[in-house]
Amino acid sequence: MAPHAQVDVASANGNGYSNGNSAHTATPAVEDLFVVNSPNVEYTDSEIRSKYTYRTTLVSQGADGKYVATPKETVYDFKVDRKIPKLGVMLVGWGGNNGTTVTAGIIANRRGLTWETREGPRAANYYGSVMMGSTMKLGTDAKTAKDVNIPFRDVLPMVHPNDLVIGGWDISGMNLADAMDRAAVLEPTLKNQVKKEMAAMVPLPSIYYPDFIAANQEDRADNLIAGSKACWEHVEQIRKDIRDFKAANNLDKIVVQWTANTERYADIIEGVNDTADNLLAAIKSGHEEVSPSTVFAVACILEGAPFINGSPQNTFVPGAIEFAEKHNAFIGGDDFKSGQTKMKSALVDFLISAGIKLTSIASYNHLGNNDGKNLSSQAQFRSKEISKSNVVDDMVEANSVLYAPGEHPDHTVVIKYMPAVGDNKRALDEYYAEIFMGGHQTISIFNVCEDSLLASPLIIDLVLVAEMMTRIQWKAGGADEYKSFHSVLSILSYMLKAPLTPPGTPVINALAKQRGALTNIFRACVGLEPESDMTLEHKLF
Ligand SMILES: NC(=O)c1ccc[n+]([C@@H]2O[C@H](COP(=O)([O-])OP(=O)(O)OC[C@H]3O[C@@H](n4cnc5c(N)ncnc54)[C@H](O)[C@@H]3O)[C@@H](O)[C@H]2O)c1
Ligand SMILES: O=P([O-])([O-])O[C@@H]1[C@@H](O)[C@H](O)[C@@H](O)[C@H](O)[C@@H]1O
Repeated sequence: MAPHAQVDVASANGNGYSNGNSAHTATPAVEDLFVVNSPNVEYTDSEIRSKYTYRTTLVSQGADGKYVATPKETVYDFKVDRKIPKLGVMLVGWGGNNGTTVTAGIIANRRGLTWETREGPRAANYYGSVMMGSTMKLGTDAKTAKDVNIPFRDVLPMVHPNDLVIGGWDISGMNLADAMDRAAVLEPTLKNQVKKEMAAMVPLPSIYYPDFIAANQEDRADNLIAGSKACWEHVEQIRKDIRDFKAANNLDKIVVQWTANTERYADIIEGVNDTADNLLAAIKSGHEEVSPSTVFAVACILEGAPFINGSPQNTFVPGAIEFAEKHNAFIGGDDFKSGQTKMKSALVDFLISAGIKLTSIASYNHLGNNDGKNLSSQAQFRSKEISKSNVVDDMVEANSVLYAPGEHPDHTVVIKYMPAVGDNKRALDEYYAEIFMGGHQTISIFNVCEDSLLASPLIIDLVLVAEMMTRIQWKAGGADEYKSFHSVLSILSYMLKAPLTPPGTPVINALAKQRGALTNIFRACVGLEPESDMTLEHKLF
């Protein structure tokens, strides 16, 4: 892989600007690694165009109750813009544990840093990122029939995280070097190497509506835009911040992510946030039920910057989703799926699809970071409890052999704030299941999830995939015009606990299905069939 341009992570004078002293080298074009040899795929200098036959099975039920399964084929035309943009990412909550950690991590990778630890030297990496740390099967070797696997990020022309220009907002005005110390996530031997760059980064002032986050966060709030409830001036200020950051860094695009504190849920109120028009009116009238994260969402939609919610609150009230649809703007969420829940979504899928009747899940965790401090407040915990609890629903409902309609395992989620453990969250889980002939299986797991080191690669993946989706268009049925995917980017669900999906569409939490969707949509964009594990070539000979 060709080395990447050293694009300085934004060194800020309060506005996240980079010193812009590096040229931007595009990632090697995708055909440098592979080219698809098919009459259905065309490469031009600017685009990859593919014709893809999507095969599904439609099921109907006859009067006799018997299912009738009818194969269905839909031919799609996909178009991928191959120009890799100079991409900025603006984090809301930039001065937090995740914000400082992901920023330091990108600097360390860009500079190829190594640092000493008690266990010996460590080198910068992107472990935990699906795009940067995992592979997908391209196909099988024509001669040996062995699988050929390629880095996930090479299937489409994606931005490289080393090239990201980072900025953002925080209600705390602490520079990122001091905030990195406050976060207590990274080794001093690493921090010392990035401290100078990060000391020059100061988050932009942000909006702060005290009622939406825990009162114990008030002592951080010293970097504020005036006003303690929603107003249109806040929308316009955030829009200006985005435009200024884009211009100052000569960016082609920006993606915005919420990695600020978990907010309480906003009440869904008819006439306030139930429609796009009502939401805009509510902001203009200063309605107290409009949260800071929803104000950021509206500003990003108006600026055409994809907005992703890494926290569990219901940022995307119905009015916000409708507003995004009206503007063909991308939104995604909710709540990074970093440790305990990611493991749960895989383990539950394994147990239930193995025909084992899971009857009880007890998920306890304690952590000592500021996120945990905020979550020690009931209203904010409730937001997280919802996102951590719903993750098994689809898998349970899909198995009518084990579960009667409406039947589901007992499931409890507990989060306790224990300052001593800092960011090194402890997740203790017990899975209890019925097995053959009245037996039981008990799985007990103790899982130390270093929260920010697990969440930071997800922040990167969410940025890379959201940006990639802005360069993919489709048409079908002989339509003349190409169009973008639906505004709600459900393709991001692998990275999120409570996947936001287009209204009326199903929520999939099974981790393998989520990864399969991401993999196979990207494969379809270069005319490749979905990954199949049938390996008939190894069975039929
Ligand atoms: N593994 C993980 O770390 C993980 C996983 C899933 C979700 N999350 C969510 O990600 C978010 C960030 O996690 P963290 O550990 O970095 O938390 P953190 O408390 O360290 O950082 C949050 C930052 O947001 C800032 N902030 C609060 N309100 C703001 C506003 N209105 N505008 C701008 N900044 C604001 C705070 O000052 C703080 O610096 C939390 O909501 C958390 O629940 C984290
Ligand atoms: O992603 P995950 O490890 O299941 O969930 C985590 C919770 O267990 C933790 O209490 C919270 O602080 C993090 O924000 C994150 O949401």
